[in-house]
Amino acid sequence: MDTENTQPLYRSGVVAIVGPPNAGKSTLLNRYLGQKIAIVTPRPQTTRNRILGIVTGPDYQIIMLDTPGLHKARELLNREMVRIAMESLGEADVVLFLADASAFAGNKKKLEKHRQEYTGYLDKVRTPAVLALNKIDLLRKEELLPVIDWYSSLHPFDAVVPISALQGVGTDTLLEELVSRLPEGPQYYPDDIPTDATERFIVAEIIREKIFLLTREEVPYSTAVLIDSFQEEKNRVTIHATILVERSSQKGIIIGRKGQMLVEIGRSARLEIEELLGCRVVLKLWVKVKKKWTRNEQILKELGL
Ligand SMILES: Nc1nc2c(ncn2[C@@H]2O[C@H](COP(=O)(O)OP(=O)(O)OP(=O)(O)O)[C@@H](O)[C@H]2O)c(=O)[nH]1
Repeated sequence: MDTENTQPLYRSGVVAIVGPPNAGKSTLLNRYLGQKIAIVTPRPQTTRNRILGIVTGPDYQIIMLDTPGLHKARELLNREMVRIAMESLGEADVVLFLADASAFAGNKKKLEKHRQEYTGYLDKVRTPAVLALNKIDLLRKEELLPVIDWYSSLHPFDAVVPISALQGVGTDTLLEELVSRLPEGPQYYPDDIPTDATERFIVAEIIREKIFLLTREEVPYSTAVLIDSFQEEKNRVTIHATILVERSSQKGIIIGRKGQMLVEIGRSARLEIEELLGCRVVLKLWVKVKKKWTRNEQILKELGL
């Protein structure tokens, strides 16, 4: 008997998630991974590096790239973020363009302002592209249709799927649409590896997320976290990390009155790191002023940018 035809087709490849800042790219990736790998905050441009998540199913493996939001970039750091996002386009088998359907719904004028910006990079896409319109939990049905129409006019998308990454609505359909456009290929990674990011990287990201959540305005954007040491002992991991800021006033904010802010950043980060690593964690944080680090190539390199 010919067994070859009875074997289900195994599909695998790279899906690059691109789109404007704050669309919910990291939330979607975490949902598919079933755990938090990419940090999520209510503020735009939190994701700086490219984060790779591996979603494995019975007959597919998607290597998902969560990229920094595409935006107009001025500083070297921001230019690097956009470059990373654009590079991902070139490596992708399928591009997933994710947009926030609730942003500017009912305001076509505001949407139009972004047309050139979006078509600028969508025109470079040579692979199948799927459009996902996120945050539909914030919209009424009648508000959604004009948004679908507007985004569909930007590019000949192969599929359009409204979703709520937060609530898990439409995300299974989206996954099916993505998988069906992947080429036939092998399983690249074992079943139980959700990411190629190191524990050190995720730990630094968790600390950065807490800074984003606890401080205001430009402070988190001027912050980077460097892991100085990561020492595993019997039932405990001791981590020393430095928080870089650009100005001494920012250092004051991160430390806070009587050190309260730094204690809170450390406490909330430690709890989450303990969950990630599954053991007790001692977290020691330092704050250091490094003027203009966002323009310093060496530091950006150290941060993997
Ligand atoms: N209501 C609602 N909020 C969502 C949904 N998906 C994401 N969010 C929220 O939107 C905000 C941004 O989500 P992220 O996942 O950090 O967005 P991102 O696209 O990775 O952001 P960047 O770091 O700027 O690239 C967070 O506050 C999320 O909780 C959704 O489906 N519904």
